[in-house]
Amino acid sequence: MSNVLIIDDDLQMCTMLCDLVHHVDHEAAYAQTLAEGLRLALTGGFDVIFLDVRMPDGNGLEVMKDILEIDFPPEIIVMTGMGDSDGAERAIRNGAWDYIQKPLSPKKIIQPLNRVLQYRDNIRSANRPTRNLKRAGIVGGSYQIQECLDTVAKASQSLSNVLITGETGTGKELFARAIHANSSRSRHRFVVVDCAALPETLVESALFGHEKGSFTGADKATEGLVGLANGGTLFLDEVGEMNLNLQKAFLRVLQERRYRPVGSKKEVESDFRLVAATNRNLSEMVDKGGFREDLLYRLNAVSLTLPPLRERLQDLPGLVKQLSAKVYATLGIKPKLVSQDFIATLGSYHWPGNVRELVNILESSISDAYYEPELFSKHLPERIRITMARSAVAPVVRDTAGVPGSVSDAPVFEIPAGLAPVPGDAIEGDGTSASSLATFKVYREAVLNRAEKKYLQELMKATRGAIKEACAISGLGRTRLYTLLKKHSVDRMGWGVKE
Ligand SMILES: Nc1ncnc2c1ncn2[C@@H]1O[C@H](COP(=O)(O)OP(=O)(O)OP(=O)(O)O)[C@@H](O)[C@H]1O
Repeated sequence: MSNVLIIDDDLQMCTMLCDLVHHVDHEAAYAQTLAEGLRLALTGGFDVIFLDVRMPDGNGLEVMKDILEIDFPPEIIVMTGMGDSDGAERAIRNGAWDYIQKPLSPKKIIQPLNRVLQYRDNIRSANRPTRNLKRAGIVGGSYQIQECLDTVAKASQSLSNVLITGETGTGKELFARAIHANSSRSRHRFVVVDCAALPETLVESALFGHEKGSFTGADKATEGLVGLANGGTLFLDEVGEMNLNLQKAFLRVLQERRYRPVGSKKEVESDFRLVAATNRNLSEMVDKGGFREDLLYRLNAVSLTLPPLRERLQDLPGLVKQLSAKVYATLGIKPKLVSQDFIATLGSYHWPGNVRELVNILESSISDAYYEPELFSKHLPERIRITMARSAVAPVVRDTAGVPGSVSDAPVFEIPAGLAPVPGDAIEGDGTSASSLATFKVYREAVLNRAEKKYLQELMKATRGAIKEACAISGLGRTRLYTLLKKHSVDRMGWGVKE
């Protein structure tokens, strides 16, 4: 899906073009002044701009230079008046992709639009670092996961240390394995060090190995995890749990790639690539003296932040499909159908345990439906069904910090009860006279409009106008969000904070 911006002072023209663009499954936004059009264009994210030359606040061609200066700029299709051959020539000279003459017809718009989008797709796929990436079991087509995969692709090509952060169960180990699998070290070992589980007394020996007889019970020499990772990747899981002594020892190993096994006189070398992961905020730990700043600096050459599942619910159906296939294979049973209400219920949950929790829930639901052909929400664990039942009667609000944790944080999958039309609404009627009822279509549209507006107001309030955060929370594309804000006259800047 691509994003199209229309800059034209004629409202009818704008809505006609928006409809056409939506009709061919792309997103569209419009601006009726040059100033507003330029502002939107400079926020980035547009693939194509239809630009009218004659605007109330200036000549469209004058803003082209500014637009074409942004990173990976959109292509501009200039709309000129009938017979304005000078304007057409200037448009091309100024770097326009094409020009079209008014009056416009759907064909005049769709043809160049398709061509320009095809051209941009070609450029994108030629540059996309992920085009040959092994996903190593990572499921998800959301833009958040795509961005993470881009980082995996770049990190795999380099030798830099990588720090992966994210809530528990977001797939930190899975992504670390993907970096290894796509790197030139993939034929060597991927060695996991769980820093939270290292036995305190034997930490050094576990990591660096020991010589025979170096302590009671050391009846033979061992290599240690750092040595085992030679040529491969060392994955330091839960790195925030390392105590300060170990942090100091590790910093030295990282700097020199050399260490001394316990009881040995000689230092040995290990050529490993380091990937570390944590669900803790290491910068905060540095401030409080719990983590070494110099170590954090070393670990964090490339950083990869994994999104929580609640922020990419569009990945749920794919995750359910792939993760349950594994469960069917393990149990040796036939795959089951998945009902809409099963997915909708999962979508209304806030997922504190992320994908790991989803795996557990699927295992439990599939066992519960063992002899039945289809998964319904009644097969879900009770706590999930209770959350769903509560959210059906409580209005959906997010607290201003956007912190999840209660029923009221559930993402909107259905129109919550609090947003339904109130008694006395013209469209609702008094419930006694059939003739006072609106048509279903009118009723539905009114309810949806109100729900959309309420949602956008809450969203802008919770994010204090930060569009990037609002997109992440709502799952809406930037253009779609702008279009909706405009449609419902919800003022993002009313909250006074810019991106
Ligand atoms: N995007 C994904 N696609 C498929 N499976 C996933 C994805 N993310 C996580 N998983 C699965 O979820 C489970 C937890 O993943 P993983 O152990 O990598 O998470 P983690 O972030 O390292 O968790 P923790 O912080 O608790 O150690 C695993 O079974 C993993 O395969």
